[in-house]
Amino acid sequence: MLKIFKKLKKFSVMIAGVLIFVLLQTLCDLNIPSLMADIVNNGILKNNVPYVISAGIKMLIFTIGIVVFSVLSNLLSSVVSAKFSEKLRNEIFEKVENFSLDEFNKFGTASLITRSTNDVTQIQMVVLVILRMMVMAPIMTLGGIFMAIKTDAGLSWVLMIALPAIVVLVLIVLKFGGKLFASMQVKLDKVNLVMRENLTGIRVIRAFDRIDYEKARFKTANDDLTETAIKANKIMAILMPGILIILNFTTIAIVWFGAKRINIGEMQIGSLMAYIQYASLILFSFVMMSMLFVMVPRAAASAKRINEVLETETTIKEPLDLKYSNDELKGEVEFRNVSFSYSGADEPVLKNISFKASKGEVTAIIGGTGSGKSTLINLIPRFYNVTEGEILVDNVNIKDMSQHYLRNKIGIVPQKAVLFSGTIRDNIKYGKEDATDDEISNALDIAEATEFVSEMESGVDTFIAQGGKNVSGGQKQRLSIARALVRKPEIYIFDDSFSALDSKTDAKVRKSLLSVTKNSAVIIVAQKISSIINADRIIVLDEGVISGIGTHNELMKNNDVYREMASSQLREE
Ligand SMILES: Nc1ncnc2c1ncn2[C@@H]1O[C@H](COP(=O)(O)OP(=O)(O)OP(=O)(O)O)[C@@H](O)[C@H]1O
Repeated sequence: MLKIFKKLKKFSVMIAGVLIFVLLQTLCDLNIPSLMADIVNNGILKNNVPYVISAGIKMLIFTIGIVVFSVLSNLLSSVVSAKFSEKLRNEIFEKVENFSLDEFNKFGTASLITRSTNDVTQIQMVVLVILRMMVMAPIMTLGGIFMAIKTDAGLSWVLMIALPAIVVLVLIVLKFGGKLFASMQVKLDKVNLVMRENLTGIRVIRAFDRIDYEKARFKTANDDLTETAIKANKIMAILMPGILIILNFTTIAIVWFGAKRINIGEMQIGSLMAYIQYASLILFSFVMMSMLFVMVPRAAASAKRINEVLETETTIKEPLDLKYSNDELKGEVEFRNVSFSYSGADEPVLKNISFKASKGEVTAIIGGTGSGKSTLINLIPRFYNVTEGEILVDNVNIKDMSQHYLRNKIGIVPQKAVLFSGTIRDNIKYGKEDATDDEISNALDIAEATEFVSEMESGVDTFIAQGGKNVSGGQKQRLSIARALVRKPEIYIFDDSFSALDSKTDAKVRKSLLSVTKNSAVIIVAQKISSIINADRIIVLDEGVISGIGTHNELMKNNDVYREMASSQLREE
């Protein structure tokens, strides 16, 4: 948690302001009981009205001080804690943006969301409480003890019994409650995970009539969190009544023994009243501290989880010595003896892959499911680092290029079309921020999307719902093709991107694509041989190994895997 708190340095001026205001408020607080004792002892008991009025005015000034300083300290501490949590959220977001897919897989989406929301809130709350209590509680305790002894040293033994009793109570609560509060964060992660899966998979859940099963799964996770929260709060529930009992017994003892001292003339009535107030101040500052002790373990767990994200070294690093490609060579991808394993996996998914995809050529990658096609093309934009070998784009190793420079060269159409909430225009502009209307309509034309877009209510300004829910699968795919086209990249990557199109549209899109991709390298992942039959080069992947490279005719002659695929697919068709 200290590591996280170091980030508070930026707010040191405001923090100093909070501490000063809290200090002033506490000093005002500590003066009220002695002023009251003074009014009773020297004003009321002696029938001295002018004294009551002058001491009363002093008391009023201190009270106004309490109000003003507490408003200022609360305001400033709220600003500091809110700004601090904003800073943390920003840092997490920036870090996560730079994560490679490996790091995403390591944390999981649900956990990353909990970490950047709820965990940050825990830290925000603890910072707020610490800022207010850090100065107030110790000064109130020490100042209270000092003033109480000053008021009447003879009753100090009552406090000497009450204080250790409170400390023991707080320690017991901490011992049993601390761990429970910390474990609540992990359980909250689980609830978020189930909730997220349910929200994204709601159609499948309904189609397979798994609502009851999912309800039970959510109930288990939710009950687990609730039970822990109840257990933790049950323990917390002992704290308040426990402290009140100790406080009440302390008051009884002060009144009982104080009365005796008043009887023998060793104490005055006003002092007894002040003593009771000081005892309350001291005990309540202990309550404040104990609240803090309960919050700290949970916040410490959150801080650890946030630090895990912030301290994760991303495996995709920017090179120190950036290299750029030669202008004449734009549009070439070369794999040299590339092997790749997912982190934690025993077996490599790709083994010793070598091929070249050149400008103006279509390179198709074909193979059975799970043969490593998507993995292979995910390596080109450097979503993952290769385990062995190297990938060259325009004759430069992609590890030596900046990610921005590399990815600007690539227009990728993923297997699962992803659209963002916003208009169709916004979504196409994702490919090129400053795309003109002409460029957008041209891209839509080539992707065979113009017709359905113009039939929509507001054309290119039609709003796409979150996740592209208000367009069909084929429409989504065409929009995501248009988004890649508008970039006019050097390298096009189509990962099974025509699967949701009917064969007529598929053929039309492919034909129009030829006109715009002639100065680029085109890499197409496909399942169907019929769709890549005319490719300049077909790479046959078989369990992560290249089993053959050639044109359709060449492979039909000399590659068994390809021939087998072709004969079964073409027979079916
Ligand atoms: N993130 C991941 N972590 C670990 N293993 C993975 C991951 N993604 C894919 N794999 C494994 O890598 C292998 C190749 O997967 P890949 O998605 O590249 O195949 P594919 O040929 O594109 O399949 P499909 O045609 O079904 O999309 C599979 O065995 C898969 O289980």
